[in-house]
Amino acid sequence: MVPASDSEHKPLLEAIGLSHHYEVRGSTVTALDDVNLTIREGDFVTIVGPSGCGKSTLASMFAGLIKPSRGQVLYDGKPIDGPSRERGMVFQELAVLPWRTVTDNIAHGLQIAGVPKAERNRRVAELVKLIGLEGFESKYPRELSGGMRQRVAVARTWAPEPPVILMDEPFAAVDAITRLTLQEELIRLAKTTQRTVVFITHSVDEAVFLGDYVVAMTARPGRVLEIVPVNHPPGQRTWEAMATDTRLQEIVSHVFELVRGRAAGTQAER
Ligand SMILES: Nc1ncnc2c1ncn2[C@@H]1O[C@H](COP(=O)(O)OP(=O)(O)OP(=O)(O)O)[C@@H](O)[C@H]1O
Repeated sequence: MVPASDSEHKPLLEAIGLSHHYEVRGSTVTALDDVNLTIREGDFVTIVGPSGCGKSTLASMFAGLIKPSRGQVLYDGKPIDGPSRERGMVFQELAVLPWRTVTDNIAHGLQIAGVPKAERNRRVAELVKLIGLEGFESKYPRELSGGMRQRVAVARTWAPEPPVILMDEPFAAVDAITRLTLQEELIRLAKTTQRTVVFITHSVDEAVFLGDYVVAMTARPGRVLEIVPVNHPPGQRTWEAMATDTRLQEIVSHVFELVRGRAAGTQAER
């Protein structure tokens, strides 16, 4: 099995010999083929690969939304057999309730979980501050920019404090400048709250900027090609560092070559 990190922390998510096939109008599409991966508690792991390599399929399996055709997917050593509050998911498409204010959107999962009002208010206020939405608490999603709405979606998933947060290209639809701000906020949020984050992206820059470890995948059928440690302190992750730090730039080039090289080879074989 390939561990994403070499830390002492316990494995939280594990994919063991994971394969997945979709049946489409009588033909079989192999999305994932023999994926082995261990994600440890507290890691921020980014998964990058060419379009269609099965990244969303893998995230959906960790979320318990799809069952593997072959192999196993474990949470805390036990097979995942469906969605759970232990694993929250943020999707690319906006997941906010238009008829609820910012505060009520963030509090929604807490209400469902029966968290008492005082505790709910405390957690919502803390998150509003962490994601920079102070002053917008009583606004409705239609009164917010796209970036703000996506912040609300992130905070909604974060609020019930799931140990694992799965994020499937959550910033793909926002403009480049807003994306930078959201990425910086996400790093802060993840480290402040000490969550385990699995972040899917097809952007190599984003994967290296955010991840403690970058999982590079081959083109479809997706396999783990290499796990690249970034080893850059979260407090020093800024876009200035990305632009000037030669070691980070070398990592970006390496991951880019991995993803592109394999992608080109596999495309040619098809
Ligand atoms: N529900 C489905 N039915 C049939 N085929 C599917 C289904 N979902 C995904 N696929 C196929 O499985 C492969 C992997 O899809 P998946 O969405 O997991 O990849 P991805 O790496 O997340 O892609 P992208 O980066 O473009 O979002 C693709 O070829 C896709 O067309």
